[in-house]
Amino acid sequence: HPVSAAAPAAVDFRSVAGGPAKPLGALGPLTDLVIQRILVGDQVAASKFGTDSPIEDPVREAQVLEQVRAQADASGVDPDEAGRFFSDQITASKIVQQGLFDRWTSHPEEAPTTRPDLAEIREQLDRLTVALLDELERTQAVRGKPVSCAVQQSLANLTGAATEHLDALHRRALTEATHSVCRLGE
Ligand SMILES: O=C(O)C(=O)C[C@]1(C(=O)O)C=C[C@@H](O)C=C1
Repeated sequence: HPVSAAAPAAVDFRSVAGGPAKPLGALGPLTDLVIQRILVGDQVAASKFGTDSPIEDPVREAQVLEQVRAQADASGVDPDEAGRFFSDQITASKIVQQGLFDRWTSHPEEAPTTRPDLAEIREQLDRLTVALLDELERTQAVRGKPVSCAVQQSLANLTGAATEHLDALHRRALTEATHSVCRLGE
C-alpha cells in the first residue's frame, strides 16, 4: 500500500494538550516569563539595529534595577536576590541582541525591515518585571530546595525551549537567565 504523507517528526505538545504549550513544572510559569523577556530582546535589537543606539544602556539598566529593588520589597522578595536575578535577565537580553546584530550584519536579508519603538518595548519590559517578581515570590519554597529546584529548572528550560522553538542563541540566553534561580535566596 502507498506510504502515507509525511508523518510529523515529533509530537506537537499543543495538539495533545489542546492549548498553547507552556514550560512544565513548578518553575514553568517563571520560566515562561523569562522566555517572554528573552523574546522581547529580539524587538529591542530590531529597535536599535542600524541606529546610533548601543546595545548596552547603563542608565536604563540602573533604572530597571532600581525599579526591581523597590518592587521586590513590596512583593516580599529580598531586593539583593531580585537584583541578581534581573542582572541575569539583562545579560541574557544583551546576549540575544548581540547575537542578532551579528546575524543581521552578516546576513542583511534577515535583518528586520521595520523598526519598533524602544519606549513602547520598555513599557512591555516594565510589565514583565512586575510579573517576574510575583513569580519569584511564589516560587521561594521550591527555589530553596536545591535538588528538586535543579530538576524543575531543567524540566522547565527543556520544555520551554522546545515549545517556544528557541534556536541555539535563545537557548544560550535562557541558560544564562536561569542559572542562579536555584541558588537565589540561600
Ligand atoms: O532597554 C534597553 O535598551 C535594552 O536593551 C534592554 C535592557 C534590559 O534587559 O532591560 C538590556 C540592555 C540594556 O543595557 C538596558 C536594558
